Amino acid sequence: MATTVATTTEAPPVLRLDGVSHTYIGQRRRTTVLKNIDYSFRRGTFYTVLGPSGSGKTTLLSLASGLDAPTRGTISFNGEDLTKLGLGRYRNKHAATIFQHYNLLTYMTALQNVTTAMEITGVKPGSGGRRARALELLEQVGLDRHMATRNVMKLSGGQQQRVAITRALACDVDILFADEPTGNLDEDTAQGIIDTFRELAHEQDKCVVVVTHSQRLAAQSDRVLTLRKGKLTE
Ligand SMILES: Nc1ncnc2c1ncn2[C@@H]1O[C@H](COP(=O)(O)OP(=O)(O)OP(=O)(O)O)[C@@H](O)[C@H]1O
Repeated sequence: MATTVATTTEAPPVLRLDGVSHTYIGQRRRTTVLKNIDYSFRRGTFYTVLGPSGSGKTTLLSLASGLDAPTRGTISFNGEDLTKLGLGRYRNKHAATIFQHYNLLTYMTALQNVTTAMEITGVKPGSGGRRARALELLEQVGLDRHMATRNVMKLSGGQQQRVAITRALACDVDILFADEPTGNLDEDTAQGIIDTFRELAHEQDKCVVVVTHSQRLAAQSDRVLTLRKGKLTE
């Protein structure tokens, strides 16, 4: 009887790092934080990046999210070098980053934060309009119309975090980056955020990359990467 060998063909990477090194050049010394990193990130996958304090996790996130360019090596999105695609275009259309302090516009409501991001990044209004779409997305992360129309400063830390996630989702990006997204949140709220990341990866086929110190968060991701001494290992 013939034996059938199952073969899985992995999708091409959505984001690829090739020989990426990064050195900070100060007045008195140079600090090489990342050393010749090669790695492929794929859609439908939730990644966490662990590593000791100062190991370069935030640096890696800034490069992968297009906030800065590596001093050596190439980062490509769907096979195209980010510097050719344009870092601004990449950040606007394809990648969103949730920072530790959310970077919300504090004088606006949750809803306005989301619709403003949609306008800035050129999201088409669609049949129901941007406002309706934003309300729908806020509802999906557990923020009802009442919360959506409150000033963001009147929301709790976890609720603000959800606004920041919604803002990233509203722009329908391919890759979502987050820097320590569950720090300072209570366990239930943190779990809600982790569940949202898992759904985004598994149900919406996004690539989610989260930098964290939390073992609990890492244990629920699909792939745990560790950054140590400039090297990224799995
Ligand atoms: N703009 C900069 N100029 C010079 N050195 C920098 C700069 N940003 C970071 N560094 C240095 O690079 C190293 C890595 O910093 P990074 O913030 O990427 O680490 P991290 O792993 O995110 O740390 P933590 O877990 O504490 O947030 C540190 O030694 C830091 O001092």
